[in-house]
Amino acid sequence: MPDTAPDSSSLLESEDDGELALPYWLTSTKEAADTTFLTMLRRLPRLLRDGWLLAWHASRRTTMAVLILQSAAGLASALGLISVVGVFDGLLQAGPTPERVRAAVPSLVLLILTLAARGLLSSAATAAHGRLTPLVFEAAEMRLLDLTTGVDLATFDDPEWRDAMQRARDRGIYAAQRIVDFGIEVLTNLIGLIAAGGVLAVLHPVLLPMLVLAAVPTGWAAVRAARLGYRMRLRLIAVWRRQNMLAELLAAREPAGELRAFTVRRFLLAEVARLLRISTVEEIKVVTRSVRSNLFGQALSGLLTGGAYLVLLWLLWTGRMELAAGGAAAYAINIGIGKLRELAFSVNRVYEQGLYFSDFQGFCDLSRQRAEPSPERCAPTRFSEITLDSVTFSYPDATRPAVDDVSLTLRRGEIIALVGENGSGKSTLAAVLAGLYRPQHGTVTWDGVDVSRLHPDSLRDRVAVVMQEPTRWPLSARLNIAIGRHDRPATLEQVQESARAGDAHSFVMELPREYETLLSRHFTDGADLSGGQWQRLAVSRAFHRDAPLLICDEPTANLDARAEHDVYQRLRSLAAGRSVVLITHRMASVREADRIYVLDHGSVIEEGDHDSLMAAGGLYAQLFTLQASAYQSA
Ligand SMILES: Nc1ncnc2c1ncn2[C@@H]1O[C@H](COP(=O)(O)OP(=O)(O)OP(=O)(O)O)[C@@H](O)[C@H]1O
Repeated sequence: MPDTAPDSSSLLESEDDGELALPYWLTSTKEAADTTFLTMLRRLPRLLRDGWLLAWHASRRTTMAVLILQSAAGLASALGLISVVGVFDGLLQAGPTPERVRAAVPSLVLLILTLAARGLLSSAATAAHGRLTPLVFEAAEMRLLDLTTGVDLATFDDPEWRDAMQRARDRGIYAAQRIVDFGIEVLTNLIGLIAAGGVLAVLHPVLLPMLVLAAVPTGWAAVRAARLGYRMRLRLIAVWRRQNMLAELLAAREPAGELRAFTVRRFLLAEVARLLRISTVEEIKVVTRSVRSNLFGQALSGLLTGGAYLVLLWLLWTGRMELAAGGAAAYAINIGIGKLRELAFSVNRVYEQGLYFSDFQGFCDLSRQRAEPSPERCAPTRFSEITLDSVTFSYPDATRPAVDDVSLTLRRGEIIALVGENGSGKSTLAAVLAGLYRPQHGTVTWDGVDVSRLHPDSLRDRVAVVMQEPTRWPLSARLNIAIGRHDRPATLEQVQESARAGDAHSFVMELPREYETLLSRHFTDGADLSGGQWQRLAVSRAFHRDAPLLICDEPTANLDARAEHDVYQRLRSLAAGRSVVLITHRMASVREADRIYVLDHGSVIEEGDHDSLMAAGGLYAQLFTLQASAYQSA
């Protein structure tokens, strides 16, 4: 049957209402987009300062070089302008022509020298600027990644923070880099403008306000265009995210099979096309409005520039200004208007990038607030007992706790099992035990010490986790295991030993380059593994970590029966002297656990060993009997 192309509206468009409306958490950003021209001017010094601080942090030497060279180049142009005035002055004074030319020569020589100096300084400044730009990008990217990985795990479940991260990543880093670039432009144009303005003010004070007036409409139009663009991006961010996610899924290897099996290709293509259309229509609308305001601004600026020249003519006509000064003033007006316009554009660019840069800064501030506390004290190398006392943990925005008032104890060398139906809170409880989530109520103690008083890294150093969906690192098979203890160099023999423990050795040896095979199809020579093989690799990684607490969150979900049996045999031998927390839906695997905790809606509803729980005839006995009878009847 061919792919059918049903109207995607049937399933997906129900979410459309208000697709372009701003979500509530974007209101602060909306405020930024609503700022007026004056507010923008007020914000400018802070934006420039923060941009320069980032550059300073990236490289002091290069920042200093850019600042000094740009200022010197700007001063050279200012000197050039003043020397042009001198040339006019000389040429237009009364007297015979040779006299006048002679009078103009010193200023002409100065003009040539300043032009040469400006050329040299500008080239040097461009070179320094070229060095600074990638350095700022590097510093901004590293700052973002450092803060992103430094927040506590629960923050990743907070949609507000995730969206802030997306905005910071999407344009914030780029904006951080650009704000420095445009800051340099502002500096250069400002120096040029001060020179032109200074000359004009000396020639006749009335010319200066005329000059400023002429540039205002262009500046206004540029700011308006920036605001329109920013607000559009703000409105479209949710649409873009959905479109990107779908586009990535359509182009990725993993869902390619399911995409075809369910013949959803055309259905999803229609949804991507619908989202693209929304953003295209919006973008065209905004471009039209921006062009209209630009046209208006340019026309008005043109009129006001004409007005400035008329004032100049009037000054000459009424004898309020000498002819020589008039020539110089006309030249200075021309230069000044150009500089003012460029300044308006560069200020506007700073403002425009400033809007995105504030996303970057906002995310950095937010992440600093959410950074994990890091007390000095280290966790004990080998603990005797971990205790959870009335622990409650809720995910951000969740209406009910995922772990609700749970108390349990885990001693060294014990295997405890967490069982329960989907969503009962097993993985969350295991993550609390591993110190990955900090409970809102109750305490987790290691040998009587509250974990909130221990350095989180030292705690995690004592824990090895096999996640439900282990990370498929795009590294070699060897590194995929050795990364479990990346801080301790491991020989190939040691890695192989861990691989044998996790039952991964035999299939790794069958890979094209054995342990050196890159495990990612995205690279040439890369290989991919099956779900079960990845899981065995994850078990090997956990064995390699060699930690006193091993948490296995459904380590055998993708394993075949023989591999599962082998892994549990090894787990038991490994448990000697270590503690194991086992989460599984395969009831047969938990029979031999020292204690079994049965969870329901985040609470422990039963606890004990297999025999006592079976005798109690509760949920555990029901689940166990159900599975056992399924096997018997199979
Ligand atoms: N990252 C998250 N953000 C918000 N809620 C979450 C998150 N992870 C889990 N939950 C919710 O917390 C509850 C407990 O989930 P948890 O994954 O701990 O259950 P589980 O018993 O391990 O489930 P399963 O057997 O399906 O793996 C569920 O209601 C789930 O929807």
